[in-house]
Amino acid sequence: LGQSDDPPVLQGEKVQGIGKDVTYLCPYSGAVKGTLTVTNYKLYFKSSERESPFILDVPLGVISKIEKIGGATSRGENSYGIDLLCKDIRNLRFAHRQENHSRRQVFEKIQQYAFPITNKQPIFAFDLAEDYGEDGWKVFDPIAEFKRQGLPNESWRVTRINENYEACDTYPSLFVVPAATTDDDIKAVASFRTKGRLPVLSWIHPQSQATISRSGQPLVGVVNKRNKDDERYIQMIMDANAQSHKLYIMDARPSVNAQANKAKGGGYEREENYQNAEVVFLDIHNIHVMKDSLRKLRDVVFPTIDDAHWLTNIESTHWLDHVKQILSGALRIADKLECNKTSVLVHCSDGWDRTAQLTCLSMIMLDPYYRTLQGFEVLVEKEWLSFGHKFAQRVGHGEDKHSDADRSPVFLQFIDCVWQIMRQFPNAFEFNEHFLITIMDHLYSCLFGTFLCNCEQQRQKENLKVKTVSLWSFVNCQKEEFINPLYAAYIHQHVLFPVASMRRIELWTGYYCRWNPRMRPQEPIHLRN
Ligand SMILES: CCCC(=O)OC[C@@H](COP(=O)(O)O[C@@H]1[C@H](O)[C@H](OP(=O)(O)O)[C@@H](O)[C@H](O)[C@H]1O)OC(=O)CCC
Repeated sequence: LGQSDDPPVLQGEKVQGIGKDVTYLCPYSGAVKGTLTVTNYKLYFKSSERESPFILDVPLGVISKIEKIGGATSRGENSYGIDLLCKDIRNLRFAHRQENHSRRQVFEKIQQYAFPITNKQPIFAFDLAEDYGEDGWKVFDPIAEFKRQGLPNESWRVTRINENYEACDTYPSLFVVPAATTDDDIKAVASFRTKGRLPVLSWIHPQSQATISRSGQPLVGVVNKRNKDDERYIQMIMDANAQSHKLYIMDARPSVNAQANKAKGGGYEREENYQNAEVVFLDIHNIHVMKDSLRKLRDVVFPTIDDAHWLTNIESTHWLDHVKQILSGALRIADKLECNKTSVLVHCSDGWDRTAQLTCLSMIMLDPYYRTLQGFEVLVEKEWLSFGHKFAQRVGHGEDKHSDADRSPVFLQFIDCVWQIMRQFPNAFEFNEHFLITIMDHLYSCLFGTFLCNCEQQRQKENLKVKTVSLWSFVNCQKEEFINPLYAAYIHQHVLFPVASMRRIELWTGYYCRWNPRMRPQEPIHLRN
């Protein structure tokens, strides 16, 4: 009695095509014969010959590129099939027997449902009809989060100027500005910042009232334009923190890039125009450098690992250098607030990639709330989603545009940095590594609405809170899966200062090498269940 090869399906998921007698070419355990089923959400392969079934269960959203292997002329065994390049650091290769033309049918179904946007169809998140008994869309309420931070107060106010996204269409509808500002000030300052992304508050220190603000670059340009409103506004941010008379402007970029951006109308604050402000460059490279670095890392870790050259190969990708650079930038920000009680403005070029990495990591170091499961969900919703990190563009949801230059693993890099801090403080976080990996899997899966679109305004237009399920519904209905058993809240209500030096930065093999069975410490044979 053959067990049914049908995959388990979710509400709203339907089988679209089945390829019998398909061979999965596993790089580790060799060729596996079985059945390949494609639904409108995933591909599901189940071996047919092994006593313990070998199963692959892959959301189609993770596929970045589909390549055909071999053609009518290829004769070799398993030389005719498809190769799936995935966003989660693996390739999946299937072979078909030429004679039964199931390749076309299966191939076309994978093509159709892996790239719904290209095929002018809805992303699966809009068809998912599962009810997890929790509403993850309720986790983040900006007013509640401001209130938790003690805002508004006499120095900071919540402005509604952006209620219809008129002041800045990639910002949230509500944000916090110095109480002394008028709405006209806000409009004037927005006009001097890239894409209207004026400096607004991310976090305020509960004791010192020192703050972290974030923005896009000033539109200085090659003629070194200045803007009195912007200069006064920065002064108001500084004055809002009564006890210090200095503001650090943390420009995430290498100074050469900040300089180069002047050629496109951007640039950075000239200190002679911003009294008491000091500009610091944090030397974090741009999205193109990071994309390249991860591609090199992937070639080193998948499918096989060259043990003899492991450390050299890892070093040559520079991935860990970038992780270190980001962590040390966040550390400098946390240090200014905690040790110098001084306010900081963080920006980069656009203020939605490196800036989000830096504000989040420094807030995780400074505020234990963001180290709780719910606090981390709020942090991602606020600093990444509501402030317009372009998830759809950086990930490329549902689009067959593998080599799009705007795709870049910026959010993965942030999650990697969180993992680095967790490694150094194993009982300071309420959540575990599985939570981080689950977030990454559903960044790509397109099962939930959480990471769709590029900014809050688009998400409102798409009515995601009504039409899709939030990832946090799925997480919060089974919290125990994501809780860190070593969490000791009581002893970690203070600031964390991780060591951001190369000797403490490690490759997150639990994520990058998770497909390679040889990277898993194996139970001795007799203990294996
Ligand atoms: C000669 C014309 C000058 C020119 O093209 O400026 C363009 C810059 C691109 O600016 P960069 O900062 O190098 O790169 C930008 C940042 O990565 C930004 O992210 P973030 O939010 O983290 O800022 C992305 O949103 C932009 O898409 C990307 O272009 O390119 C450089 O500065 C490269 C110089 C080595």
